[in-house]
Amino acid sequence: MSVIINNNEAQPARAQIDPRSYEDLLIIAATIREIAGDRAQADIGIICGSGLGGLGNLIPGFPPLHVPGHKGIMLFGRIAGHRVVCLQGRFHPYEYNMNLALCALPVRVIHQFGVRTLLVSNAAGGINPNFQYGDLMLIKDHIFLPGLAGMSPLVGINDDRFGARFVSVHDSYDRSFRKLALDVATNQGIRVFEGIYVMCGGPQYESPAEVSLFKTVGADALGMSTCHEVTVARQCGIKVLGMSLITNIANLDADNSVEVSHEEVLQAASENGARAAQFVKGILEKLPLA
Ligand SMILES: O=P(O)(O)O[C@@H]1C[C@H](O)[C@@H](CO)O1
Ligand SMILES: Nc1nc2[nH]cnc2c(=O)[nH]1
Repeated sequence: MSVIINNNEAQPARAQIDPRSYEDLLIIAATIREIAGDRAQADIGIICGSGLGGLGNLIPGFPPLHVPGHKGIMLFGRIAGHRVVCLQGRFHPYEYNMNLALCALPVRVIHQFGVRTLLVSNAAGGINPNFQYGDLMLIKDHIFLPGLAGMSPLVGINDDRFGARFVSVHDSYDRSFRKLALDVATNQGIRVFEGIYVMCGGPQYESPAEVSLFKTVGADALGMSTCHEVTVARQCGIKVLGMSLITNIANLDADNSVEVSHEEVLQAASENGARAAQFVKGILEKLPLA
């Protein structure tokens, strides 16, 4: 039996949560267990990017989602035999005064339920000239701009129960998962690339000069999420597969009038979300059971 926890109905007192407190983490996990009971267990976590909440529809027994960009729901269930928890929506740092520890807290919560593998997705603007609208990019590595600027979720006094003080992120996006995912893409005949994801602070989109800067340093896609979650996942010892859906092509030329909007991003995600979901399903079918 699957279970849904709707954060929009039972609002926790968010302002009172200290995301750096291990005790608060245990309280949050216990609160979810009160609702979900024994079903609050999972080996694999899935974080759905903007408009990609339909990934949660892979869990049998749920009505289909009709609202692209739908946020605030945690689903426990099974996909391809795996025990899965799916977060339909995420906290973006630009919504929470760049409190990255708070925004990454769901990763620590799902780790409490047993998650040791994370599939994280996002909507992103393509920089790589080979990318087309609707392409999927497996994240090979990232440039975590807020983290580099001192806004890492790991900043502050570390409670060792969260993991190491100094975390190595040399292999954040697991190589064997990427290889498996590329094989699935070949079998499904879909366009999937590997590339470098840049997390910007947002919420404004990037100027053409900023896009050019990131292109120069070898970035392939731009977004406003994911890196803080992956950093925390690595601190917990969770293995990660990351993917971006290219929802727009970032503009490099200020004389070229190309406007980006979140509506366009959601539209692109809804047009291409089913393929992304099939891809994720294919990956889960190939991943060995825990
Ligand atoms: O949650 P993701 O990273 O998919 O959301 C992207 C980045 C911004 O929050 C938003 C911009 O349209 O979409
Ligand atoms: N930062 C950023 N985030 C996005 N999310 C979807 N498209 C974009 C984009 O072009 N830039």
